[in-house]
Amino acid sequence: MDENDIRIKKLGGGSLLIAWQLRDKNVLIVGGGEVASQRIESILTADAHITVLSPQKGLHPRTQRFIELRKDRITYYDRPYSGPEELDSMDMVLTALDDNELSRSIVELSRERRIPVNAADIPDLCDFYFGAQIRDGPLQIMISTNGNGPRMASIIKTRLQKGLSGLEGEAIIKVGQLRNKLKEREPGVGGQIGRDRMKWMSGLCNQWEMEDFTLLDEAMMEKVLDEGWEQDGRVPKVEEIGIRTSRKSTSGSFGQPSNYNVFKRVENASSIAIAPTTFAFVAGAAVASLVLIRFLKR
Ligand SMILES: C[C@@]1(CC(=O)O)c2cc3[nH]c(cc4nc(cc5[nH]c(cc(n2)[C@H]1CCC(=O)O)[C@@](C)(CC(=O)O)[C@@H]5CCC(=O)O)C(CC(=O)O)=C4CCC(=O)O)c(CCC(=O)O)c3CC(=O)O
Ligand SMILES: NC(=O)C1=CN([C@@H]2O[C@H](COP(=O)(O)OP(=O)(O)OC[C@H]3O[C@@H](n4cnc5c(N)ncnc54)[C@H](O)[C@@H]3O)[C@@H](O)[C@H]2O)C=CC1
Repeated sequence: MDENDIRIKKLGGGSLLIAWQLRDKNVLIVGGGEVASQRIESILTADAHITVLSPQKGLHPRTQRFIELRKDRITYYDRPYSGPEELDSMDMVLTALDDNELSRSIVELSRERRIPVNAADIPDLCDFYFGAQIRDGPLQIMISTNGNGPRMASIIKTRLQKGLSGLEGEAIIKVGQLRNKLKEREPGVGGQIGRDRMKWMSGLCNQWEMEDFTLLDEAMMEKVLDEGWEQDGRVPKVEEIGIRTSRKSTSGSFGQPSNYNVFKRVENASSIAIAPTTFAFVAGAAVASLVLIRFLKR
């Protein structure tokens, strides 16, 4: 048994980290306090429709503000939760209540209906947890301690934020546009064409700096494809594209020979090593996790 076999044998004890697509789905939030206001913000970010149930007097000012400003997405009822019919047509249920018994009963009813549910006050009964979030455009980083220490998640978030340049979101947007252009030029799903596109995109992402991507405009993107993809999949240098970066060093693509060819370079590389990098960009989002019990990084 090698090291990887041992790792596989030990897999478990964490939770699934996914970027859940909630666009236009219906989410019920029972409660309107501070925690509910945080839930509303997270769910609005995901473009879902939200129903909030809470007597007016229990609304946190932030919840109040969300309800006023986002009538397009939030339906608010100034009344207590009335019973199981509130769950009809819901795709997700969240409770943020100061009433543990009610929270528990809503969880049970949701589970009977197979609706994913989170109760802010009963971790053991949650189908999923919220986490601390770092967002920059399509970049989404969630820090989860898997229920062990929410405040620790918040502290680690602050540390990670300091390690980011602030260019990542813009760079990922540009990479997404370039990938779309590549797919327009070279359509087709899967097979050799898919593998070639992935190799080329991975090579480009590996060799260019974040800043280089942020400086790409439409014409430059076409040039990257002309001078790179169309030339046996080489990775063009940033100077060839006319990008003027602020960096002085000869790092990144400056260090590569001009005929550097990604297809050749990765021919012998393990596809397992390439796929995760690629998929992070396929999604247009990066989700990093810190499950403190067992993993520091996946
Ligand atoms: C299980 C989970 C369920 C869920 O809500 O999904 C849950 C449960 C509970 N939290 C409680 C307390 C606190 N929660 C926070 C803060 C956050 N809590 C968040 C998530 C989660 N909280 C899920 C697990 C996530 C994980 O483990 O990683 C964050 C990350 C995201 C978010 O809420 O959106 C957000 C930080 C966001 C940010 O800063 O970016 C703070 C600190 C603060 O407010 O600054 C405190 C006080 C200090 C402390 O306890 O650490 C209590 C009451 C405990 C008690 O009564 O003693 C319970 C219930 C219990 O544990 O029984
Ligand atoms: N997951 C997390 O991040 C955290 C979770 N918590 C837990 O989350 C829960 C909520 O916390 P807060 O928002 O600070 O509490 P809060 O007391 O500010 O809010 C409670 C809300 O529930 C509403 N409510 C009460 N009975 C209701 C009913 N029958 N129907 C509809 N709405 C009803 C109230 O109007 C109020 O809006 C608490 O149980 C707390 O233990 C607390 C801190 C962090």
